[in-house]
Amino acid sequence: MANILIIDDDDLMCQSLSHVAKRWGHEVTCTHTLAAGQKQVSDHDFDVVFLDVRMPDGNGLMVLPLIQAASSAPEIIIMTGYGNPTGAELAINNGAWDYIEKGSSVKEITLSLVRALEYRKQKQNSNAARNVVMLKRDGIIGSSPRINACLEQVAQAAGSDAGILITGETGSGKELFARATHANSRRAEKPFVVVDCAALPDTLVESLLFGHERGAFTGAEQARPGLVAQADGGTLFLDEVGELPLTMQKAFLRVLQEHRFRPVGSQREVTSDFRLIAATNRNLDEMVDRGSFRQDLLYRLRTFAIELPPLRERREDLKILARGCVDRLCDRYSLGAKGFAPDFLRMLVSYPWPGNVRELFNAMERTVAAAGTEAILFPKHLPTHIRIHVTKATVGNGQPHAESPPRSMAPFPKYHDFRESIQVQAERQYFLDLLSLSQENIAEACRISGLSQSRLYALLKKLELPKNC
Ligand SMILES: Nc1ncnc2c1ncn2[C@@H]1O[C@H](COP(=O)(O)OP(=O)(O)OP(=O)(O)O)[C@@H](O)[C@H]1O
Repeated sequence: MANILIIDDDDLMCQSLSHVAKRWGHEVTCTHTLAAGQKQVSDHDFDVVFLDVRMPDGNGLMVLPLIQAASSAPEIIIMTGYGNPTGAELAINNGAWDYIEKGSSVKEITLSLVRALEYRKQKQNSNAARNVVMLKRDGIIGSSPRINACLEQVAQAAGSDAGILITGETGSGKELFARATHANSRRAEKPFVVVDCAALPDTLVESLLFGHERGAFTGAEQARPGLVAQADGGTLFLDEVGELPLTMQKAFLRVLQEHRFRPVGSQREVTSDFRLIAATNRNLDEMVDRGSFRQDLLYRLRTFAIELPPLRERREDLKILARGCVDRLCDRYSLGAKGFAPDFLRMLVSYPWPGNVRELFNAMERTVAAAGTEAILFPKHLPTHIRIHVTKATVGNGQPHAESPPRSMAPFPKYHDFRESIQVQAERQYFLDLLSLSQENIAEACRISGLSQSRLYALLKKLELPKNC
């Protein structure tokens, strides 16, 4: 039995597809908007998704990479009443399993579904597991289902030259995953060139990227190759791609399509055979809606999408990440090995880590320094702001501990319930602090937290915090 999701605003279509799939013994869920479909995919595992193209809240092809990036990485069958060859090509290029028109017979639809499920089974049994095992991890630590799904995507992406867009909050490992993709690709021996789009000075952006001829502008005393040329044969990593100015976005689109460009002040064009990986912590779809990012460029960048989960959504990796970092530091400073007290680990798990792995590593550096030669790490060794944050969250909005029943009288909670309640408390405290720090200015809160506005609103709603609390 497989789990099938149908994303289609046409109720009749949903019913008839459901009927076909249920006859084969599959579980079926239907949603009538792209937003609801995306939510289903992020909350539940699906084997196959039937995706309509023209939906009330947008074009289904735009969310295809996001659905593929879900941890269950479902096979996607595009359904449309308006078949056209370009749409079909785009869908297949983006990894859709099949593209079928709505008028197709039940037999055709069933055949596509059966084949997609057979392919998925084979893939799960062989490739995926083998690829992840064989992958050079290049320093990536973690074995949670979410990280394993991302590693599987790295393994798949490394075998092709398709453009990749890696999204995730600050410090979640976007550059690390980009380097791992390069290291596992046929380009591994060639350069990995990083372009930090947020740090490109407006006046020099073109010459830095495309190079310049001698005398092209004041101060250009020698001809210089740009970063795009330096990436020839290797990988060009566009970090913070959402910061690329609109004029450069247009120029870049052409370079991506043709792999040719003209250095500043030059008469002739130069070619560069690079593979592009881009990363951002911004919501590029929202930027497209606002007109600050080109939709055609986004299509190109997102042939393959990898969405890295924030650390607080994969807390099972915390111990191994902290362990790896502490061992490395003890080794570097010739300190003896250090153990973790149970309270220490509990505190790590209770903190929301808005700066993700980077913040965790910085905190471990300060912790090891504070512990010196002591053999066991206790909460007192952690940075003060982390201890204050967790302690405040644990006592719950300033309520004194005395209100809770004595420990021996309270029923001991199930581990899952305990973990969830601590997580919700910690998250609530994080957002209360965030709103107070940003003086309830949502744009500022988004900037500090690295969250998009829609995600921030969704989280405030989930935690039952008013937007103007
Ligand atoms: N899964 C992981 N295993 C080991 N180290 C990790 C992992 N994820 C992140 N790191 C480490 O955390 C730090 C930040 O990672 P990285 O620079 O890749 O994040 P980023 O998402 O690109 O951040 P930013 O958006 O701020 O540029 C680095 O030191 C990196 O090595």
